[in-house]
Amino acid sequence: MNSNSEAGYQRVAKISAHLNPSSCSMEQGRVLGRMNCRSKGGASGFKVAILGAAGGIGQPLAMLMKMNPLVSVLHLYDVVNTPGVTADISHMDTGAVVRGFLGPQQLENALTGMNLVIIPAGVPRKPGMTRDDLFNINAGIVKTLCEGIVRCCPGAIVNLISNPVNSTVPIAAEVFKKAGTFDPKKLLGVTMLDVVRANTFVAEVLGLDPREVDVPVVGGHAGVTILPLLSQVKPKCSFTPEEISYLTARIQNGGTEVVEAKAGSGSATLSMAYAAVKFADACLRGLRGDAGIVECAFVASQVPLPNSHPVYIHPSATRHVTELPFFASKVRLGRTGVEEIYPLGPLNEYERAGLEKAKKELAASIQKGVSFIKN
Ligand SMILES: NC(=O)C1=CN([C@@H]2O[C@H](COP(=O)(O)OP(=O)(O)OC[C@H]3O[C@@H](n4cnc5c(N)ncnc54)[C@H](O)[C@@H]3O)[C@@H](O)[C@H]2O)C=CC1
Ligand SMILES: O=C([O-])CC(=O)C(=O)O
Repeated sequence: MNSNSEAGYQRVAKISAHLNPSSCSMEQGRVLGRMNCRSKGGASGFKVAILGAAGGIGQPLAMLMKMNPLVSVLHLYDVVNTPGVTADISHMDTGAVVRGFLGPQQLENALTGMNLVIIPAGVPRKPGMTRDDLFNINAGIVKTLCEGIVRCCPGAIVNLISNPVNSTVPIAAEVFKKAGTFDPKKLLGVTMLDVVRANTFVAEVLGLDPREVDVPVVGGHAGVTILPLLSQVKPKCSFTPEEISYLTARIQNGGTEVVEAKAGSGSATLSMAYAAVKFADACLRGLRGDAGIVECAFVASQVPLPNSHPVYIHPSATRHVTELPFFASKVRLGRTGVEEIYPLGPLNEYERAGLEKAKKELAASIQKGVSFIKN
């Protein structure tokens, strides 16, 4: 970036913080319009929208994305409270220009031109509920937001956080298919929190720094569909049968552990925002063209793909991955999104039994999402 564009960019960022596009005068609107034009060319980086930005996950996620140097423009959309959250976040002296959007009439402006859309919109669990109990409310929210994506940024990468992920991702896919814009490389259910938890809990047992630990977690994002592959932990290690059942249960019930501790005030928000940013950053580094970006995500695992290049599936992956239309596994992220789906690798007997249970529940959750749009 040259110094002129840097100066222009700082002016834009400064004045943007004072102007709310939804409530400014015509003159202010003209100034803001001019600034928005300049800001597009002012900073190099990606344009990211967060839908549900005023929520428990949305707010810390917005803060952390404002700190991400790969982000040049950050759009914060919600049906409540975005003016306040936007004013607050926009005072942070980092590069991204922040703009707030409130209510359905501003959804299209929030989405237009975005490279990455992160969706943590929807209701969270209370103690005693399953993630599937959120379906009735969150399915409709995800459908509406995805219809906006179809109209305004059909080529964007979508990171879907709203639960139940095992059903909301198929819902999003059906909305995109119906509109003829579905690109399976670009739709990713966020299961990163399962990996983050698995790394933490395994590190505790092994007495290691969690940053040194890498646990693949495959399947889906609810109960038994969360399948940690403890036989493939890096660094290479072994566990007793007791450790395996303790770790598997704790990783599968990590969400419930937080829901119960919060005792009715919601589910994981801070660790989720951390995980979402870790995942979004990986997607952006992939878009930038960085090599070797591999993370776990819940993605469409079948070819062929009309109007797009097929996802490359390693031959030995097909046996495990493509039996279900969606599955969480390790994927390589690149300029076009998911560029490779990795095989599950060798599973031990315990993991094979877990996989069978996971597949049964996953098949029903996926079908429920598909039927919501088709019927
Ligand atoms: N994938 C994962 O690993 C995780 C997923 N979640 C899920 O994330 C979702 C959000 O959780 P929280 O942030 O704790 O909930 P929250 O209730 O604190 O925030 C949700 C936000 O979504 C907004 N919202 C509702 N309808 C909307 C619409 N039509 N358009 C835009 N925004 C809308 C609300 O106004 C609210 O600000 C829940 O479904 C939760 O289950 C939570 C933790 C982990
Ligand atoms: O448990 C929940 O409802 C929220 C969630 O998905 C998680 O924390 O993994």
